Amino acid sequence: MSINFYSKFFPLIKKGVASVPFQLRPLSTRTDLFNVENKSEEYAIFRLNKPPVNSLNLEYLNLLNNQLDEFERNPKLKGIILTSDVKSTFSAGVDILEMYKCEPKRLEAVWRAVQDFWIKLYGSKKIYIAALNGHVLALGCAIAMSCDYRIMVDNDKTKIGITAVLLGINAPSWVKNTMINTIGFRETEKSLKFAKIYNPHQALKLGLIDEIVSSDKLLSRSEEVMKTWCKIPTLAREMTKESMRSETLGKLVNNREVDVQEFITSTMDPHLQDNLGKYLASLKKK
Ligand SMILES: CCCCCCCCC/C=C/C(=O)SCCNC(=O)CCNC(=O)[C@H](O)C(C)(C)COP(=O)(O)OP(=O)(O)OC[C@H]1O[C@@H](n2cnc3c(N)ncnc32)[C@H](O)[C@@H]1OP(=O)(O)O
Repeated sequence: MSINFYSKFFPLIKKGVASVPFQLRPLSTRTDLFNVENKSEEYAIFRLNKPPVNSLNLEYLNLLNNQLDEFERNPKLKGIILTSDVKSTFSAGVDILEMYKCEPKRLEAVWRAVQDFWIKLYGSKKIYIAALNGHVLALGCAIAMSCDYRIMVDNDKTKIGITAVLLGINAPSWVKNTMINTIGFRETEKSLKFAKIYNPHQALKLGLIDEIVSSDKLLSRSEEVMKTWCKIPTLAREMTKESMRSETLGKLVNNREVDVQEFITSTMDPHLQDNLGKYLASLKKK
């Protein structure tokens, strides 16, 4: 079995990006959109910081993808705690403004960056712990589910889930598969079909998250878990992760173009655009 899990897929990621037939907007030079704190040689805390809700637009996805690459280039680094500095939100998913009244080429680049992000995160051999300080919605939920472990704040107002179907979106198969691998087929079917949103205690019961802690203990508990897992023999842990995830990962890696086309076609649909417009207006009205 190949132990070079990440690099096995990396050339494909590069190929995908390089094949975008137009110039992406230049990367943002802002460095305050996230923060990386190296707690030791073995693990780091990676904090998203794009108020108000850490929504993921193309430039931000590109920045985050670069940072995931940076982590992979560090052989001593065993794990990353992924969290957010934005009060009460981990991530609200893709920036809806990227999907509404969008230009197809930009939309294509956004979706390729989303695919890259998921492939890099889900396919990483490193330990990722999601420290969920606030709302975890749509792609934000897919990101959390792609980590190895999820710890969430004990706050009944905090929401986690995917409500794509309310907007007329059929969640992509890799999102479905990630959820199936987390909570099982039947619960995934109910969750996606009926646009279920859970509070932390409901999510814990379902297995969508692994632990609930008070907000003041979120990081200390995440570090405690990380330190325990850093002691597990690295090679065996990595090989186990690879063997558990490679089949799901391969389904997107070998099917990226179809996934891109499906996303573009469904997002450009006039009915979906209409829904997105109403949804955006309802968010702004609050
Ligand atoms: C459904 C498809 C699944 C698709 C699932 C399939 C997965 C793969 C494809 C992924 C697609 C996506 O992720 S699509 C993204 C779907 N995301 C969502 O539906 C989440 C929508 N957001 C929320 O529910 C809420 O904002 C929430 C996160 C709980 C925070 O609530 P709060 O009351 O704290 O804050 P709000 O007042 O609502 O929001 C603050 C501002 O942020 C803006 N804002 C909020 N979310 C935003 C977003 N995703 N993109 C852009 N802008 C957003 C609001 O318009 C406000 O703008 P101003 O009024 O101007 O300040």
